[in-house]
Amino acid sequence: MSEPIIQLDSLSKTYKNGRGVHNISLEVRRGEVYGFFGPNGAGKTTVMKMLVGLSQADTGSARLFGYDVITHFTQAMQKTGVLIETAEAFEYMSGSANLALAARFYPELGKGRIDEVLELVGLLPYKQEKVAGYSLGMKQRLGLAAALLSKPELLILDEPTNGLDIEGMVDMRELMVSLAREQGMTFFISSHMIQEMELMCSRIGIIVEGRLVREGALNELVDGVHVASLEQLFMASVKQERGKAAHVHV
Ligand SMILES: Nc1ncnc2c1ncn2[C@@H]1O[C@H](COP(=O)(O)OP(=O)(O)OP(=O)(O)O)[C@@H](O)[C@H]1O
Repeated sequence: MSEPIIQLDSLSKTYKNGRGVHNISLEVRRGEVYGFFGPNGAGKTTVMKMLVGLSQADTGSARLFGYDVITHFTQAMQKTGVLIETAEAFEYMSGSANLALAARFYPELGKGRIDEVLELVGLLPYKQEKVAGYSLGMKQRLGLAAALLSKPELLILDEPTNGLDIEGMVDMRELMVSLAREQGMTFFISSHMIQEMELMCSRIGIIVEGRLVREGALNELVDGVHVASLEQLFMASVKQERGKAAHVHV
């Protein structure tokens, strides 16, 4: 079996308002496309921020490539590309100039790398245009291009197809699957779109109300509980977890 790239061990965080995530443990191995799936407000972004050291857990740990993201941040993030929430870019600069700015952090990259990533995400024809004129989908692609710049081995993407039209979604999905297959890249992708996850991911974790309620290979998850689809499994998991939460509150 290939080595673990992401290891979350009993990760918990509670915000002041009492919401947050509880006891999240999971592993993602090299070359997997892992779908982190849950409804709005379930806790996906909270987990992803802890995963990349943007926020600190109350208890538990997050390791990337075997390194703790808090105590060994540089090593953990060295081969990791990240796109969390909508990509930020300087609107008054072109797509290409934005990437040139980001590329300053990676002096080892060759001159052609910017065009290479722009080509990968389908933005090469628009590289001289100002980002202010880009659509939301184009900005999302530019964010992915920036995340790919350093030739990462792991990509952590929060809702990467957000704001894309159908064609954009298919393109983005195919790009991610091909990067995983051909370059052995590992992906951790959050989404609340079930069809997306089914088409793209080899393993899935379902998070509801801050708890990881199901986890495993896509086919095992569905077969194991005798449901016809991931959608059915998801709805059953949400009902079950919300039922439990209601029980606790009364
Ligand atoms: N900084 C914060 N302070 C207080 N509560 C927060 C904070 N950030 C998130 N929350 C709450 O924690 C819960 C999880 O939020 P999170 O953004 O992680 O969910 P999500 O699954 O990413 O949702 P979405 O799909 O809508 O982006 C929600 O109830 C949210 O309101």
